[in-house]
Amino acid sequence: MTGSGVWPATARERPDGDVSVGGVRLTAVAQRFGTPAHVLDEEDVRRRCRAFRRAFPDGEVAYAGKAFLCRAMARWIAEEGLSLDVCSAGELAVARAARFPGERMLMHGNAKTPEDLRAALDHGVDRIVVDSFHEIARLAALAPDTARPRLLVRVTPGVDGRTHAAVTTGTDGQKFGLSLASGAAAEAVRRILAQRRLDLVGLHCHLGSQITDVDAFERAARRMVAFLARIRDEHGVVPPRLDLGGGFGVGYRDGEPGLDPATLGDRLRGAVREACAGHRLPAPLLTVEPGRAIVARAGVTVYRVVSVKHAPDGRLLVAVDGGMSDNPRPGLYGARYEARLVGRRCLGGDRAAAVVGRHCEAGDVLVGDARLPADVRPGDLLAVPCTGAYHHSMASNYNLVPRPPVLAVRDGGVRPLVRRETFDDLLTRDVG
Ligand SMILES: Cc1ncc(COP(=O)(O)O)c(C=O)c1O
Ligand SMILES: N[C@@H](CCCC[NH3+])C(=O)O
Repeated sequence: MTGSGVWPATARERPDGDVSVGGVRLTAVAQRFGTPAHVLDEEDVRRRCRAFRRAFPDGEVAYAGKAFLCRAMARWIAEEGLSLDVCSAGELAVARAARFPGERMLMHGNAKTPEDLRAALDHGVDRIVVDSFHEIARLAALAPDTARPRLLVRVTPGVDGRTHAAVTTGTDGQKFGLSLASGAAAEAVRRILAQRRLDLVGLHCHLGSQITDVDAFERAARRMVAFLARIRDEHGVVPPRLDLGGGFGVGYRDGEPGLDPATLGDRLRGAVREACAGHRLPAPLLTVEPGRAIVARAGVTVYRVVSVKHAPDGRLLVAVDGGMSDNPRPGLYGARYEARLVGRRCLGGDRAAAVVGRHCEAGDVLVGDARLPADVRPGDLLAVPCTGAYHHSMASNYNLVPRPPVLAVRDGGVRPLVRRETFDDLLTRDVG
């Protein structure tokens, strides 16, 4: 397990079949906090922050809070010297509650509401990434007399990152960004430069999520630099910032490819440097926005087995006490995971098994092709690794199941970051 790509950095297998993370046994977590539970390895998060900072030594690394955000996470990010990308007034409220510095924040969103924009302006968010002509007009109207909002234009560069269609955002015809090919991005630049109340500080692009093809990021970088050169030629100004977004893929199962931050940093910085030299442009201040690559592998979800059935094809159907409400990714993207027994040794051989959830849908399958001990039984604990990103942040209350807690582990201690929801939580919002 140590050194395996999908478990947190501090995960260790114990001789008795238990697994510890951050020096804390998962059986002890389950006993004290119940199941399902999301366990987050603080050390793993911090190490990945540092790896990204080393990979972009003269650039900015902005953690994408949509992957997972709570006050503690915002504090870790701040302490590690990263910036923060928020995409709603809600994420901004959490960042503010953690006293995350406004000058290291940027706001995204294809449909930021006036409330989102006002919150960003009121709270000194350093940059807003503009995603439509309407937003430019709205910001010009909202801008205070005292400070010009600093804007990036989100450009759709026409580069396909070859990932799942639902998270592909670098090509024309999807909802994000302003197209380079159609001239919409150039028109957005013109409109912002024509507004004395607004300050164009750079360009942004984001190809999508869970991308493992570095060439695609390099192609996008070259197109963005060429666009900076066109802006210079047309307007005589060079916006100083270039934000190449996030989307850096991770392996969810042992042996699957993921992007190494050092290689990514070398190649992206090299592509930008060469393209700038070719266009005789000064090097821009580079930003990248990793979300998943920072927090995915820090997370492990612990479930308890509720029942076991035998399918006609010989597979075990192992039902657990969570499911698509704490992990919607298999249903949404066909995402595939590993699962393992924790807390006792496997006595006989293993069997093909599907780990299925508790929800009222046949498609609620967490791991369709697991291998589990032939004697797996109710009461056993299963752990699913690589669940730190887009799990708790995308969790729902389907079937009115309360959302699980997020528990930070470090140096042998465990600390709740987000408590488990209760039936009272569900009932207090039901005001009819
Ligand atoms: C603008 C923007 N930046 C960064 C991210 C983070 O993506 P990931 O978690 O794949 O790194 C996203 C989500 O895809 C995004 O929309
Ligand atoms: N929710 C997606 C990623 C979306 C990225 C947000 N822009 C996933 O789990 O893969």
